Amino acid sequence: MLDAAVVAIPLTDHGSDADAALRQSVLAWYAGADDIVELKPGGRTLPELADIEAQERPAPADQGLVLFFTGLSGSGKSTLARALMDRVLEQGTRSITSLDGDVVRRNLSAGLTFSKEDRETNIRRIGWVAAEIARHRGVAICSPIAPFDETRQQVRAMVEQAGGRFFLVHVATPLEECERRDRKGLYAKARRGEIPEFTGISSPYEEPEDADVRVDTTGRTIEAALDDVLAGLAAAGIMDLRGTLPTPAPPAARRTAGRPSPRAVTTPATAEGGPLRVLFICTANICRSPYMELRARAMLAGATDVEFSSAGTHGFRSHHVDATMGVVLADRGIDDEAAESFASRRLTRDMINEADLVLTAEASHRAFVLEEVPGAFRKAFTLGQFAESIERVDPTLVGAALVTAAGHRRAGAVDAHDIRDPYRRGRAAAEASADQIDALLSAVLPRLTSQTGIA
Ligand SMILES: Nc1ncnc2c1ncn2[C@@H]1O[C@H](COP(=O)(O)OS(=O)(=O)O)[C@@H](OP(=O)(O)O)[C@H]1O
Ligand SMILES: Nc1ncnc2c1ncn2[C@@H]1O[C@H](COP(=O)(O)OP(=O)(O)O)[C@@H](O)[C@H]1O
Repeated sequence: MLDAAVVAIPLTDHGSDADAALRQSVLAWYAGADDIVELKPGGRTLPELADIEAQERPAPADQGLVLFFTGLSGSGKSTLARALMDRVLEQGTRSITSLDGDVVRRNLSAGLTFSKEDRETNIRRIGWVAAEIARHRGVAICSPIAPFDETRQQVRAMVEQAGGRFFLVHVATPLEECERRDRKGLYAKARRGEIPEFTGISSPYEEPEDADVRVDTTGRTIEAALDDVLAGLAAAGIMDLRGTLPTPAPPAARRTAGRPSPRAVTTPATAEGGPLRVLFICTANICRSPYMELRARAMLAGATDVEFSSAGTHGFRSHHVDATMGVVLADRGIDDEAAESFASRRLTRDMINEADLVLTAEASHRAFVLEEVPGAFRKAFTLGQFAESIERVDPTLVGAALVTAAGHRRAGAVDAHDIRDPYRRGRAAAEASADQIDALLSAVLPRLTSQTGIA
């Protein structure tokens, strides 16, 4: 038991140099000639202190939170983080920011290498931003490899010092499985010695011993793996997101006027709100998405309640359809005039906001869309994901009501659904992508229009 007339409890540090100086002068004033005994954070056991501290600590629903996924490349960090982000958005009470490894490397950490030193800098930057988000009681979701225990501990300390809760998920998919997936072909290159210091091959990964959840995604669906994370979050008393997704909602209300904020949930129009606006997305808007747009328009020729457009996440303005894809389109009955009048566009936030349904070629395009407009998560699908999701809902639903229902019963956006990019891979690759798109459009388009006898 402490023998003290005054007990000073350190409250949340607000990151200002003035905090420390103020703390010292207040302590010195109260303590006078008495000794000052420092109680380590988390080490307080006195019930009297626990009560006082509990009053100061925000409730879990208000406390800043950093959800940190660590694991090898290809282990499933981004996929699980994205799925969890969808759930948090679905719940609708917290603002959430994604700090994905790849995205951070393209922006905040552009120019850094994969040396130990640069990786540490990268992770500390992520930690600093995440801690700032937590300080303001937001939720940050991070998914870098973060291979070093010491750096992860530093991030934990930064977050806790900012008054936030740090929740560590170890995506413990073994190297053999990550290497088998090798989606980006990086492991093969690393094995050939073309990429130096590759995590798991020629650079270490230190397994965390302090993970709140450990999940191996081998042979499991994304939903099953996500369930482990949700159970961990609930068990830790942080948030209970189990069961937030499969709750079919009634068809959406009319579109509200004005431009929605990026965080608002953007819902599709009702049938009475004009034609359903479908936006197809790929990378450059010259191969897959123009094919989708032009084919869909032709397949639903005569339907007045659906309209189609397309754009590219990294598209240039006003390019023609790729020549090889143009030939495939012509072979499949799209007249030259339609293909020639096509002009590529770069995706904008406004395009996403204005669409009632966003259908992407790949899961990575969907992730890009949601980075731009997080609230679009219920109306943005990969084409394959949408085809699977509509199988889960009432078969009599069409148009906007179908989109709304599918948005509440989304299948996972797995890469297995992706339509591979045929650009510069020759005629056979273009035909293969076109076949895949045609099959999916045939399943999806008849459900988008309420006008019978069209598709
Ligand atoms: N040498 C080397 N080692 C590991 N990974 C490499 C390397 N070079 C490039 N990449 C790609 O970069 C992504 C990992 O970046 P991170 O910022 O998450 O790495 S780290 O936390 O700084 O270690 C990682 O992406 P993910 O697959 O999403 O994890 C790789 O695609
Ligand atoms: N249960 C699962 N959870 C997450 N990803 C899975 C699962 N099963 C298969 N995958 C696949 O594993 C790959 C993981 O890629 P990604 O999420 O980008 O990993 P990371 O971000 O760790 O590099 C994707 O192709 C994904 O579809």
